[in-house]
Amino acid sequence: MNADRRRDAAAGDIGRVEFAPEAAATPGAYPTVRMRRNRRDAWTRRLVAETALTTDDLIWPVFVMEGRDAETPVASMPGQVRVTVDRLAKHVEKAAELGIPAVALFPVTPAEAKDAEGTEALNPDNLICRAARELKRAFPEVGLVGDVALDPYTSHGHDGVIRDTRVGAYVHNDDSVSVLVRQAVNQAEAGIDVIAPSDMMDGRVGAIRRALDAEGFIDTRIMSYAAKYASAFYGPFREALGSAQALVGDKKTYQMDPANSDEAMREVALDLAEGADMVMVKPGMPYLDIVRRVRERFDVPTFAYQVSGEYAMITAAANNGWLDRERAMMESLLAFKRAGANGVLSYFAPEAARLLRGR
Ligand SMILES: NCC(=O)CCC(=O)O
Ligand SMILES: [Mg+2]
Repeated sequence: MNADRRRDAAAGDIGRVEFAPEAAATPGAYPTVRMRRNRRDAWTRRLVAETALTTDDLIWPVFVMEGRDAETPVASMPGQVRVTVDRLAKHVEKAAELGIPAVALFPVTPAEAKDAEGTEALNPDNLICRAARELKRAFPEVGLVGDVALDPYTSHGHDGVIRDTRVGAYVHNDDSVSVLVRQAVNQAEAGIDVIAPSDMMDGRVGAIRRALDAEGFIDTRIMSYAAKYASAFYGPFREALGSAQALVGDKKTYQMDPANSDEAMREVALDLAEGADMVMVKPGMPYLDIVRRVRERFDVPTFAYQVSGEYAMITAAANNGWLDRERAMMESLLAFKRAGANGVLSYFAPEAARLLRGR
């Protein structure tokens, strides 16, 4: 083969070249290798896709509030609402019909029911317990995730109880764990299937596991918020729950520093050793590197929480006409799967499930 023909072959003029041993002998290089070949048609793109998002990957967080036959919009999360317990079944019906495996319940506790100790968390008739009983009755096949932390119930908005110590007022680890354990058992008794401690106290997973087992709840799962960061992206959630006004100070003495990644590996290792069945990274999109590391290191069911601020960002941009809502939503959810997550808690869950069903 002369130089001209080689040049033509390199330019892709295959009509004039029967065999180009030089090109074939250049492994892994252009023009033999053309990455665009597999992208050329929808059917090959489908064949070579490495990950997929399905409805089975979704958990939908839902806000419940006191009252009767009412629903109020969450201003900073357009499209999300708080619903009264009597409307909850209707609210969750579409998610159940779409086959979303589980919902996560969050209570809007009235200010008058809050106190410094988060006592309402232990009330067997609190919002979460009533919501759990109602949903178990209406949709026994839908998994119920119960958040365990005191922030929806405390007047100061912290996830645990505050004690005066020699270094000043502080969210006290072990006293908080004692309350969280009782909160977890209270939820399990009401029918919550998955206890999800989101408080970031040390040792709470083991303490909760022992308490659940002692009460006979041996199959109640624990999905620990193992690597939960002190993040600005929770802002809209606190508005939804009314805990934003309540919060005194910040949560940096128990939630993780966004600068840290190795520390997340230790947090996950500890929660697994204490008996967590599933672990979670939170927030989601800014922390996909953590999801990937957890997945690769531990090979355990790993979840991510696409938090309220992430929902708000995409929704606000879409409402301004700056982003295509559906495409940004689906791409963001798929990214969790690509990063290694088994599933995602997302306010987009029913919307995404509806789109997936249409495919
Ligand atoms: N423990 C649950 C949350 O804090 C949710 C945060 C969010 O969606 O911003
Ligand atoms: Mg921990």
